[in-house]
Amino acid sequence: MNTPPHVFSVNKLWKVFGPKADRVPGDAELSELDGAELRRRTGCTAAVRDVSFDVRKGEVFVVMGLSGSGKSTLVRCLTRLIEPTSGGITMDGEDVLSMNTGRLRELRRHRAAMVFQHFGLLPHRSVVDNVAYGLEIQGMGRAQRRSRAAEFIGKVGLEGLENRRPGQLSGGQQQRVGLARALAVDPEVLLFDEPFSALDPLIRRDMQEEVVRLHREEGRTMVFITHDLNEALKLGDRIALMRDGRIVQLGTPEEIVGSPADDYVRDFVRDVPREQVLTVRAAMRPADGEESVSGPALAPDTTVFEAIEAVVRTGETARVVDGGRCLGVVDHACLLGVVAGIPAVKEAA
Ligand SMILES: Nc1ncnc2c1ncn2[C@@H]1O[C@H](COP(=O)(O)OP(=O)(O)OP(=O)(O)O)[C@@H](O)[C@H]1O
Repeated sequence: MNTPPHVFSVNKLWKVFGPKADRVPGDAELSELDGAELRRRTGCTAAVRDVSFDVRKGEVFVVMGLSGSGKSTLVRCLTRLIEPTSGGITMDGEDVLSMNTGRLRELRRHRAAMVFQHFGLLPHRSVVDNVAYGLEIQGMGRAQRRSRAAEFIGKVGLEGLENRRPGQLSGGQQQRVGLARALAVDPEVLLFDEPFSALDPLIRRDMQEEVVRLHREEGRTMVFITHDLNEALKLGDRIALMRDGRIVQLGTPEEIVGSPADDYVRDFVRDVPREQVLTVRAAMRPADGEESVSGPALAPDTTVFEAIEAVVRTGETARVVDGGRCLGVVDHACLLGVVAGIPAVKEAA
């Protein structure tokens, strides 16, 4: 399978706050200091340290980490809401750091729209005018932008509330307005900065499902910041896990939970129900003789949780089948091994 093209490419990016920040990235000694020592020696904070990654077209790319790990700074650097200290950023191959003010404005208005935690709605405007706001600043006429806004209000499930003011809406509804406003400008990428962290758990779950649905329907590229591991695992095609300004691991939810890069990541994912994240591809063992021709067939991306059901129901070893080929099998022992955190035998095809 070909890797889809990159929307953003980030190369050795640094953002240092503080006096004479520029000298930190290039200085072999200063750039190696930990946060506290760097602050003591220079008064500077390195919010993003030597970070490189690509965001692929059509994926949900999650930036996850604890408070202060550098998530917001990193994502704000993508559209230069924060100016990076050093490194490179391209969007669709175009150098973001050399864009002039006009080009940058266009980038933020048309190509990469941001959805903020605190919604950023205009309190004196109705829902429809809030949703149309991005189109207004693009210069679209009133009738056209209102009809387009109505379309997106429908898309996020707010029909009937068009004429309310934001103050007359619940937090979840306000967040939907923010989402509709970002979608209405039809950006290539949506950037979400912890958009749901102020919402109560049930509404939060609704909104997460909304994002999954919109992503499934539209295939739009999304960059999503969160400090919530479950949210990251639910939404992310790939997750960049940040710690002290660095990316400590970048991978699929399955890679992060199944093969943590270090003790920090292992500790981070310790309480994740592994059977709901890991797939039979990670659990299978090589088929033994007749096993490859009988028993229930499962696709390689079936979760272990689902496979347990199939194996218990039929009482048979299940086959992992892709395009008619048996890649391996999973039995009680393999599946329980995942739940218990014991690695599978790796020789399966
Ligand atoms: N304008 C600033 N001046 C100085 N330091 C800053 C500035 N903005 C952020 N920082 C520092 O940079 C580091 C990373 O901050 P950032 O807001 O990017 O983290 P975060 O992971 O998004 O945190 P949170 O989840 O709490 O929003 C923190 O140590 C923070 O104190």
